[in-house]
Amino acid sequence: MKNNSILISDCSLRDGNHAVKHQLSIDQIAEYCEGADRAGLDIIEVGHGYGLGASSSAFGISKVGDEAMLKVAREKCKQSMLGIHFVPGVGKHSELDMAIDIGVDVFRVASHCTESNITYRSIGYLKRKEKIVFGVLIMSHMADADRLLNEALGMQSAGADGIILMDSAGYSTPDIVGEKVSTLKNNLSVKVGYHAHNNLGLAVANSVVAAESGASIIDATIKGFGAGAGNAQLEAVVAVLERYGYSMNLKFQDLIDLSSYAERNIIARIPDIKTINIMTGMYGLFTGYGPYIQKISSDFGVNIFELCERLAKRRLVASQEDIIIEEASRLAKSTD
Ligand SMILES: C[C@H](O)CC(=O)C(=O)O
Repeated sequence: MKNNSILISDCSLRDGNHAVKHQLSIDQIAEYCEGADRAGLDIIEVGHGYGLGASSSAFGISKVGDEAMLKVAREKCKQSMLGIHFVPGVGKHSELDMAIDIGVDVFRVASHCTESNITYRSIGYLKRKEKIVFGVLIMSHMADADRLLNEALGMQSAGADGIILMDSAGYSTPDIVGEKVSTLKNNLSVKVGYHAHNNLGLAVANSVVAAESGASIIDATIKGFGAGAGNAQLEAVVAVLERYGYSMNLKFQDLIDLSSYAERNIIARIPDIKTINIMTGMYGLFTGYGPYIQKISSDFGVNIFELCERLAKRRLVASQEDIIIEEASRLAKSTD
């Protein structure tokens, strides 16, 4: 047994909310949290797919409001820590206060991977409230290892207890993961974590490489339930990490029961890798863009590959849907 232990952060009730257009019900959240707590999952992340305060016409209205979701999750998470995703500007500090009052344990404060300075104020605020805070770098394939390290150092100085790299487009290959995670691990004094997406079928492998490169927080979701092609499948990640000799606090039988519960009651469609997911993965486009790119390419009657290629050249980040319309319209005109 290796003496390093891994913290499993279960994002099923947050990233999975993308997969059901933020329509998880209060009963689904309550029952899932009960099972996840029983299985010994370290952190259970709950909320709208885009995080605290995101329910809106821009990001999608969630079935259940933040406060109700967090209250029921808090009641059911007896041992597990309760986590949230927070992007400053999407959510407000008044919403952080609400989450603090409800008793959220882990605050994951996120920004695009080159814009981490927008997180410093929230990280500092939460540390003064004595919360566990992870800085999260979204779309981490869009910056090289040195740039990610600089961004992570800034978050660490602001007070973050850990830094999570998100492979939001499912673009990264194991060599890239290894280089980026080990650069952070070797130069930071806080924990490093990894959040994989499965666009190219590499999410479990990438998570294991992240652990082998020094990550001690691994994000995963039950049955891979998450945006686009989904995330690293939690049950599989745990099985492989155990085989590699990592210690985790999990009860595997309860985890399998949780997986069956989720398949029967929560996951309308088990994630698979569709062509659009491969395209967003290949071109490094935010995985949540998939359905929108499909719709716009069909509305404008343009080739979806050409559209993805153009979008990749524009290096668009999350929440830049307008550029998809702009490029589709240009492409339509150029092929008239
Ligand atoms: C807001 C995004 O869904 C965060 C995430 O899970 C990712 O970028 O990946």
